[in-house]
Amino acid sequence: MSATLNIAVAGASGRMGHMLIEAIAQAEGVRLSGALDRAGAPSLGTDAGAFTGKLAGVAITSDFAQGLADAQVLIDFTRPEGTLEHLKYCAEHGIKLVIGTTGFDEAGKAAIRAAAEKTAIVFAPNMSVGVNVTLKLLEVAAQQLAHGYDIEIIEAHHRHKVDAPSGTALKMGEVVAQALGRDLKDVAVYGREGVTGERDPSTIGFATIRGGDIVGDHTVLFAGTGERIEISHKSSSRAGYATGALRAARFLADKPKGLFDMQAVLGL
Ligand SMILES: NC(=O)C1=CN([C@@H]2O[C@H](COP(=O)(O)OP(=O)(O)OC[C@H]3O[C@@H](n4cnc5c(N)ncnc54)[C@H](OP(=O)(O)O)[C@@H]3O)[C@@H](O)[C@H]2O)C=CC1
Ligand SMILES: O=C(O)C1=N[C@H](C(=O)O)C[C@H](O)C1
Repeated sequence: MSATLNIAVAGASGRMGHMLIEAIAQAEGVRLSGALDRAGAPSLGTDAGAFTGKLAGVAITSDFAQGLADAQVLIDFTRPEGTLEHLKYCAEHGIKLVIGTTGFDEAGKAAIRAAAEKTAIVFAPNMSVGVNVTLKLLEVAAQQLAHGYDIEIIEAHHRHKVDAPSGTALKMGEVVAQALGRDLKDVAVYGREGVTGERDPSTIGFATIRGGDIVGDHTVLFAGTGERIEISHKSSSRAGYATGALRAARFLADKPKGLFDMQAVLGL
């Protein structure tokens, strides 16, 4: 029988933090060993499982030494500035990381790559199986629709989301651009206003919708002459992200170091 994997959760009182704590409580072979939240958060000192009505026996803390004392893996869905602090501590202490946080700048991504030389990390803007299969479909579609089709990426999320476009939309843009032999940095158009001129066929456009409790919708539109192809993924629950994050944590168990994405975790 394999040993239990000790997992700590950062952002323990956030939307994803709650999903993860529930998923860990229900999963075999894993246990919640610690729960972190930012300094000053109202949840500090409370039991991480209290919101479920069943105590987890783990108090939420902002003290890394306490929250990560027994952790083999930290699952982090917070904000880039929080993740980068956790990353430093985990790399120094040999704790593996599953990073779901989005909105990193280039320096943040470089820090994650550097930390992966010391510890094992899964870093992915979307942990759901469906989105990662969609990325594969997009690769094929972009190769086959390389000429004569204008590509636009439309995403919609809840009113609380702070970064735009979503990490998933950006990843979809990267996958499509790569399949077309383009660099997303050169061809991305983030919103349009005023007299924009005609559309440049080499561009990939992004449109962002924010409202209500939309969990996460992504569509890549290939608009040709006389036809349109739309490849869409819609999340109606955050459970799939949490299940994916647990798969990623288990995947890391025997990896001493290195940077992995969800394609690697899922064997896609
Ligand atoms: N990869 C994936 O599959 C998915 C990724 N995400 C991404 O995960 C992140 C979190 O999303 P969500 O759970 O909805 O967000 P929430 O705002 O609900 O939760 C974020 C949590 O992180 C805490 N936090 C905020 N700032 C810091 C900091 N500087 N240091 C430590 N902790 C901090 C928050 O505390 P407080 O509330 O007190 O500020 C809160 O507990 C986002 O970047 C989102 O895009 C989301 C879903 C799926
Ligand atoms: O903030 C969210 O909610 C989500 N964020 C991720 C992203 O930015 O792509 C993943 C998912 O879409 C939900």
